[in-house]
Amino acid sequence: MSSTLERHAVAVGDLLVGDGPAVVIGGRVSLRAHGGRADAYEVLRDRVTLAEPYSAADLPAIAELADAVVVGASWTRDIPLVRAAAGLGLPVVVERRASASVEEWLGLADYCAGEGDGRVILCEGARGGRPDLGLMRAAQSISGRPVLADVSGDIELSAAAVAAGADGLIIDGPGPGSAADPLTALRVAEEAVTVVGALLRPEAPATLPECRAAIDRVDAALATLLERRAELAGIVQRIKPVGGFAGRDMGRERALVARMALRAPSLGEARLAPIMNAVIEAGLHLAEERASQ
Ligand SMILES: C=C(O[C@@H]1C=C(C(=O)O)C=C[C@H]1O)C(=O)O
Repeated sequence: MSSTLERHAVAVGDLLVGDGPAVVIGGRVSLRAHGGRADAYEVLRDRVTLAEPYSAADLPAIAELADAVVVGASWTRDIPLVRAAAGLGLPVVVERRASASVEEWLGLADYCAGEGDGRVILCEGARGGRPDLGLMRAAQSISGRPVLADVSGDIELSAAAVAAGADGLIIDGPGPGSAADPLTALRVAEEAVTVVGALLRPEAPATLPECRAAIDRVDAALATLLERRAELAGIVQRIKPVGGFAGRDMGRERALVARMALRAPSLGEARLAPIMNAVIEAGLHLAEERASQ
């Protein structure tokens, strides 16, 4: 079994899976949907990110036109096809068979790594099922391999999946439990990667573009929180006997800055105070503006 300490990030086309932000992959193409009756070159035609073969006959087209090959949940026991797919020279995405244990899943991943060049990604929740996020997390920490959560079956699990450490989300079109159309689903997944990722995903960007992209995600999360804070502060102004600037409570403001400084020790109270003053005043201005309308 792979090392518990080493993290193996894997590049899939332009996406780096397992390092940096979680990625969103908009669908995997399955040649199984055509039951071996379609020409794989015809089906793939345009380059695709993930492709799942129906048989070994599909593999040359996948090698040419896909960024990664999928060892699908429904045929993980078809060892000749698994071996051929793993040996293609592409990164291999190993889905968990519905009832497979973590050990069985990781065993198959190690087998694929050995048959190929070691670039293996795990995928949980495939085929419209609901991902078991605890299992996904265990597999990730035991193996050090990147993990994808297929949230097609319930797009609302996107945020939970990112929070549980998913290195990427797969959206495979609307699933049985999901009312979301593909574009909405993509937006929900991107939102989870941005906002939840900014709060909970550890990152150590090294280049200017990576740092700026990471800052953009933090700013997106900040803006979301600022908007929510302004709404709450607005409710307070309507509830208090005297609202707006006239009802300002400086003791409460100092106390909240002190509490925040415990979470932001590098900034500290002195730097946080003017920031929060601006935030609070923006909220009060908004509340007064709304009250006057
Ligand atoms: C929201 C309130 O009203 C004002 C705005 C505050 C804020 O935005 O946090 C804090 C204290 C008050 O000056 C409040 O009294 O809690």
